[in-house]
Amino acid sequence: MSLDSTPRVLSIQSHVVHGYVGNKSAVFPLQLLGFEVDAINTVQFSTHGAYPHRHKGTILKNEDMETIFEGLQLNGVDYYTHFLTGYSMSPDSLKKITQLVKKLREKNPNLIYVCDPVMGDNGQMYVPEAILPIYRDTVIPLADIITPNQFEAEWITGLEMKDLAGALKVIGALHDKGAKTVVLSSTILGDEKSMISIASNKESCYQILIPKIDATFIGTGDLFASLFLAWSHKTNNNLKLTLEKTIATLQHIVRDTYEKARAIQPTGIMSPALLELRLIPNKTTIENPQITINCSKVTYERI
Ligand SMILES: Nc1ncnc2c1ncn2[C@@H]1O[C@H](COP(=O)(O)OP(=O)(O)O)[C@@H](O)[C@H]1O
Ligand SMILES: Cc1ncc(COP(=O)(O)O)c(CN)c1O
Repeated sequence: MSLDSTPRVLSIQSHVVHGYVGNKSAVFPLQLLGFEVDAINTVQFSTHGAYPHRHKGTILKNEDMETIFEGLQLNGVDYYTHFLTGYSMSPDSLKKITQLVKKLREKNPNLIYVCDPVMGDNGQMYVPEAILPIYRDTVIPLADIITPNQFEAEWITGLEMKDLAGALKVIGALHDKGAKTVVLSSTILGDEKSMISIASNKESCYQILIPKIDATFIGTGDLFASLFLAWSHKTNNNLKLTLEKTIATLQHIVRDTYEKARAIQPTGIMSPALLELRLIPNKTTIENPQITINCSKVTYERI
């Protein structure tokens, strides 16, 4: 049983010493929004993988993940309202996560499992390919909410999306695999200048159009998943408001990050270090995002 009504998240993601991806991107916003967060780090790397000297550091062994969880169980602090998973490096660690979902649900049958199937972006995998079938066949069927980007959603379903109708087919296929709420964190459907984020559950489906900034941000997917989790809870599962608040926060942060980086480097491609998400200076936006773009309802038939 929970001691009080405070939402409690177990977040299993990457940790970077410098910068903001994985737990570094997710924990601070969740805490600001009133969540108790227990974090297990799947890796401890110096930086995220887009730096020139990528992925220097250590990977958590499966037996160590097991020992850490056992410690939580033995001490009776393994009650969570939410489970959030992201960057995982091996099929075995994903299998461990599957077991954890089941254990956490034994403790709290109402647990909400939010799975960000972090695999890659822009046509590039950044975890081993053997992870794909485990997400597809084992993990996603257990999830309440999934937040793949376009590339990940296409990989999981084996379907390409070129337009909204294609995206809706992919969403339908992901629902069919068992995911109750499917959110495409970003898609590019024809128009290279805008991104579309789409959220769908049993009752409704919404899309939101985002002006694309000409830069590559890392950690935005992890931030997206944590905000979507938080606002789902805080709005009592109001899908439209959750997507609007999530995008409002992200847009403010990516724009501010871009503008501050451009002030330092006025032209040319900016380095990953310059484009680290400015989470801390945007604390008040995370706490109270001002909605500037509204969602529109999408009607489609689930076959
Ligand atoms: N270049 C960009 N311009 C504007 N917004 C962006 C950009 N990159 C990311 N975002 C914001 O971050 C959110 C998540 O980004 P996404 O690219 O899907 O994450 P990832 O690929 O890291 O999983 C998008 O919905 C959007 O709001
Ligand atoms: C260590 C690590 N964790 C997480 C991510 C995921 O980042 P994003 O939110 O942009 O998908 C990356 C991206 N390569 C990474 O290198």
